[in-house]
Amino acid sequence: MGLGAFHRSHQAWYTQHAGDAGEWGIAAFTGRRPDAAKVLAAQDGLYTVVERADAGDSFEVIGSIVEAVDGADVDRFVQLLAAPLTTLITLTITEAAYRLDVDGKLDSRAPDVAADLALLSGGVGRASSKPTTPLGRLVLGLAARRDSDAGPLAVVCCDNLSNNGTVARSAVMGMAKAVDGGLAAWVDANVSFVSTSVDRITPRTTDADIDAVAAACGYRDESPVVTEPFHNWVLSGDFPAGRPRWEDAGAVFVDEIEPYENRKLWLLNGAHSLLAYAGQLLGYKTVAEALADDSCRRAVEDFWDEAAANLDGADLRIPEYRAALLERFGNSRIAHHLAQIAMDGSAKLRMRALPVLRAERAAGRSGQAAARMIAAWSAYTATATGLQDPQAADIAAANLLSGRARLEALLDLLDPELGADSGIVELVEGLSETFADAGHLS
Ligand SMILES: NC(=O)c1ccc[n+]([C@@H]2O[C@H](COP(=O)([O-])OP(=O)(O)OC[C@H]3O[C@@H](n4cnc5c(N)ncnc54)[C@H](O)[C@@H]3O)[C@@H](O)[C@H]2O)c1
Ligand SMILES: O=P(O)(O)OC[C@@H](O)[C@@H](O)[C@H](O)[C@H](O)CO
Repeated sequence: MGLGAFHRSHQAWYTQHAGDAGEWGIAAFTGRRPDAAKVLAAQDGLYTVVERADAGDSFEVIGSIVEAVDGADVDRFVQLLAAPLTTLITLTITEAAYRLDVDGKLDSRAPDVAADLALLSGGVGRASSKPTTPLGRLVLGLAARRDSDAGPLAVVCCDNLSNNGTVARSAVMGMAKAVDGGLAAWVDANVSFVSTSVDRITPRTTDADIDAVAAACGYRDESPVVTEPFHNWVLSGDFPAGRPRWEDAGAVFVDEIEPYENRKLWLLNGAHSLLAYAGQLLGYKTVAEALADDSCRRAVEDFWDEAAANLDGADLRIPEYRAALLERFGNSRIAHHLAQIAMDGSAKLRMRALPVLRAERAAGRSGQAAARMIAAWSAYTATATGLQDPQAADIAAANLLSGRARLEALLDLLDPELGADSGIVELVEGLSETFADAGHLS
């Protein structure tokens, strides 16, 4: 679920490179619009992965997607989930699509979740309309799998969420319980929720990328995907119905995933969010441009120092990881647009800034570098037009206030405990004023 750029540069790429690739095929469903499925289906699911290194591009046609389907075709999705040959389902549906509340639980008041809950609790499969949320569709599919006795399977969350397998499990169980207790018990006994740390910087494809593939390869691919050479996949959990041999392509299977997840979410994604807000306030458009600015680079390094002080539990090789990130971010041939990274900031900051801020303050330190990320976000929300965020309406309402009240309201949206902590509000306020006054980071 979530036939976007990342699924194609990562899980589909790993599947193509598995030693037993010939035994596997992916049916990939879009989330909200049919476009990506239509374009890919018209070229038999084939597309080009462009690996863009400093030294140049390399091109590879990927054939692991055998069916590209509009996510609104819920009947086909349910039919495939009920088939014993279906063994696992990956999720790349964005952080916001999980519809989590500030406590990380399924937000049953979100209008689309509430509508799906009402629909599904009326009797799974009986309603004429279909669920619209990915979780609603997944629950409908799992009910069909139970009814057809097709056996257990794995749900493999590949979104940038902390404890992503646990989060996916809790959201699916939250919906399944509301539908019927028997289904929740079946999911509990038969569905394995695998946690992952996923990494491969993959910006949105542009028209220029399509032209570049045509020029270099001599064919017109309407749906190539451009990505960096680096790729990483760490997984933890069971695959009761089997899986491709992804380890042949470098995937790593571990018992304890949290240290790897936190390293990636805090160091890579945290720095990305910091650059997205601070960089745009300073007029930059891409990650590489923002990182070349001394003040942004310093803010990133400061944040990394704070994050690193709270990372342990495995051989994480933080200095090497940081050095590699500087090189990856500095790859100016990958135009990774800050505006894309900035989207859905309220959901992302909860995983990228807040854990570091909380850990630093619990250790008796200020958490200034993490607070600077929040200050940059807060300043950005006041300047951005057409902000895309699951809490966009509440953010707009907060921005109608001024001074301390405005900041408290914004912090409240990230976590009510932040808004109520005068020490944190003051810290963030001081940093926000610096951006506003000088248009520059302190
Ligand atoms: N792009 C990357 O570099 C990268 C790297 C690591 C992890 N990821 C993870 O993968 C996710 C997707 O990234 P992408 O680059 O493929 O994005 P994308 O926009 O290309 O694709 C996102 C997919 O999710 C669907 N979707 C989006 N919002 C949805 C919603 N509210 N409900 C249902 N479906 C929805 C879209 O329709 C699309 O199919 C990211 O949000 C992140 O969690 C991305
Ligand atoms: O994809 P998102 O929207 O979760 O976050 C934006 C970037 O931080 C992210 O895509 C990274 O490039 C990626 O996580 C690298 O593996």
